[in-house]
Amino acid sequence: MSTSPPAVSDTLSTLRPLRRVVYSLGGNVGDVAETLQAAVTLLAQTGEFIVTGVSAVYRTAPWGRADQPDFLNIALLAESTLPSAVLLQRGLAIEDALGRERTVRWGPRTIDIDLIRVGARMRNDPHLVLPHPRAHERAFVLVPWLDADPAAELPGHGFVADLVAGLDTSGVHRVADVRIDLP
Ligand SMILES: Nc1ncnc2c1ncn2[C@@H]1O[C@H](COP(=O)(O)OP(=O)(O)OP(=O)(O)O)[C@@H](O)[C@H]1O
Ligand SMILES: Nc1nc2c(c(=O)[nH]1)N=C(CO)CN2
Repeated sequence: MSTSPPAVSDTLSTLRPLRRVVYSLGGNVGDVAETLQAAVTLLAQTGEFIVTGVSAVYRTAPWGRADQPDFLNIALLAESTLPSAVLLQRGLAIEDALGRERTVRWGPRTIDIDLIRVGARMRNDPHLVLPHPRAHERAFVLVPWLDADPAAELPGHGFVADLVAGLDTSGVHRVADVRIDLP
């Protein structure tokens, strides 16, 4: 009779699933294309984090507070084993490194890095809500994401293509002459 080897529980317990991660990045102060490129480069230097795609750059009308310049927005796709809290912290740290000031809610900013989804993770903590609670109503998030992944799904809300079809996308325009490169 053969016996199977005992489970190596101390090894298995450290295994974490590889999950699909989506960030939305945007800004409307300073040289935004340069700042977006720097943010993508820094995100791509994160350990246990593999960037799998980046969208085209979109010029987008300001959402939530109209009296400010247009934004540039992109979506970044990755696969990662990192916990969602670490992924949030990484985005916040990169915002700080790139000179983000936290003053007016939905106001002008050099860079904003929102964590949109981490696999199918649902989370509702004071400092982290997943999926991002306003992503489903933001064309400036969904249109770039759809560009990078035509089959994208927002957990709890369905296909991004269907969400985009129900939104006003008239303020969202692809920028032909600006591109963000993956390092
Ligand atoms: N999914 C998430 N992605 C990013 N930040 C989040 C998320 N869920 C909760 N937060 C919290 O929101 C806080 C404020 O974020 P931020 O200043 O970027 O808000 P905002 O960009 O002005 O507004 P919005 O959250 O509507 O995009 C962060 O410090 C973070 O703790
Ligand atoms: N078009 C656009 N509007 C915004 C954006 C953004 O990135 N793009 N970010 C905001 C802060 O959450 C508020 N409004």
